[in-house]
This record gives sequence, structure tokens and C-alpha cells, in this order.
Amino acid sequence: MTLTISNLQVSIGGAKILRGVDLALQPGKVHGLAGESGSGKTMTGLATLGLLPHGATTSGRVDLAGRDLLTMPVRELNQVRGKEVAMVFQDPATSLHPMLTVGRQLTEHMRHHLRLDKATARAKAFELLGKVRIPGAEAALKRYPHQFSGGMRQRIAIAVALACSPKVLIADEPTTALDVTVQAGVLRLLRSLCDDLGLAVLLVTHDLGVMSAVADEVSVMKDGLVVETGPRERVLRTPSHAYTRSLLDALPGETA
Ligand SMILES: Nc1ncnc2c1ncn2[C@@H]1O[C@H](COP(=O)(O)OP(=O)(O)OP(=O)(O)O)[C@@H](O)[C@H]1O
Repeated sequence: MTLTISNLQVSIGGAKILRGVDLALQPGKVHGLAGESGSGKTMTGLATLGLLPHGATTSGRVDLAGRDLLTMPVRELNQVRGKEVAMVFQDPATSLHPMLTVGRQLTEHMRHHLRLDKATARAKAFELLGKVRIPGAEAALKRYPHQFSGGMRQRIAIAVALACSPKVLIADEPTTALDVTVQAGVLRLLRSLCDDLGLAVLLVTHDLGVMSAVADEVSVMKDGLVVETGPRERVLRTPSHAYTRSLLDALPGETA
């Protein structure tokens, strides 16, 4: 399922945050979205879920299989969220409830959206933990988020996001809060989920190193606009925009 953002403009309290963003996500592809802090990466991700801050005014189109998510009634949007488009945040604590077991969090999501009975949901939760490579899934279902390491928690948050088999996954700085030694594992996981499940992934990151490790396509944002977009090798090896070049110059080593 393709998600296409066309001429997306977002204003909050008179300030223009996004000034006409165009972006297309394809099934089975990781689309990296880079750019400096405040350039509008997070807002672009939130717009795809109808999660913009209260009072935001929008124009343009966020098209998911012929439906515009910007103008969709809230009830319908609640169905799309989680079920068709899901999000993973920088801090897994944002998506995981500290007082509920991992099993409960995985199964409630599925029981609500997919109307699964308890036993079926539990079997699916077990399977999901295997998919995100959490060892000892049976025991893990009974534990609480704080009983896992940061990297494991992010894997669990990814499992929760995938519980209802969404077609689009927005991952906003999913490895930024993690120790460098576990970052690569989470990125590899996202890559393989994208390939195996045919997910369309938007990977928001300020880190071009992360981008070069997993993205197929790369877009670079500056001041609320996408200033450059294209296949990873092209954008990272022969950038056409001065801003992309300056981001690359700031990197310590070789990329792409
Ligand atoms: N709730 C809000 N209300 C008003 N303005 C906001 C709100 N959240 C963010 N902004 C503004 O929107 C702009 C874009 O922010 P956004 O978080 O999308 O940037 P970003 O590229 O994701 O940056 P970062 O890498 O720091 O997360 C910034 O100027 C920010 O100050």
C-alpha cells in the first residue's frame, strides 16, 4: 500500500511548520527522512497518522489507498491508526505502558482492532515476539517493560506497532535513544521486517549514518520543505543540494 504526501502544509499558531512537503512511501522500501532539528521531520510523520498538535491547520493531501488522511473523519482515522499505519517513537516508553505486561499490551491491541479472542491474540503475540527476536517469548509475555533492556524495549514497541499488521510504519528516530551497540540490531530488524512483510517504512532520523545503513530512498528536509529526494546512493554520494552536502560534510566517515 502506497502512502503519498503531496504539497503538505502545516501551520501552528500562525507559524508555517511545513511549507509543501512531497513524499512517497512504497511497500517493501525504507524511506529515510533526514534534516536538522526543527526542519519538520516529526511533524511530517505525525501528519501521516492524523496526530498533529491541536490547533494545527493543514492543506495538501496524505493519500493512503485513495483516501485522504488529512480530511478523514476521526472515527475512520482511528481505524487506520494502528491497523494500517503505525508509529514507533524514539523513546519506547512513549508507546509502552509501564504498568501492563508485554503480553497484555500486545493482545489488547489485537483484540480491540482485530476482534481476536484471548487465545488467538496470545498465540499471535507469541509469534510477534519471535518476529522481533525477543528470546524466551513465553516468559517475556508475562514481564513488564522495565524488565527489559532499552534495545529489547524498542523491539517490543515495534512488535506492538506491528500487532495489527499495518502496511505503513513510521519510525521516528527509533535508535537515537539506544546504546550504539544495540542500534545496528534494531535497524537490521526494521530492514528485515520491511522486506519480509512488505512494509512501507518512513525512517525519520537526523543521522545520515543510520540512513546509509538501511534506507532505499532518502529525502532531506530543511525549513519545512523536502529539498532533495532520491535513491540512497545517489543522494548520499552525489548530493545535488548544498544543504545535503553540508550534512554529509558533518559526518566523520564514508557513507552510502
Ligand atoms: N506542539 C507544537 N506546537 C507548535 N510548534 C511545534 C510543536 N511541535 C513542534 N513545533 C515546531 O515545528 C517545527 C518542526 O518540528 P519537528 O519536531 O517536526 O522537527 P524535527 O525535524 O523533527 O526536529 P527534531 O529532529 O528536533 O525532532 C519546529 O520549528 C518546532 O518548533
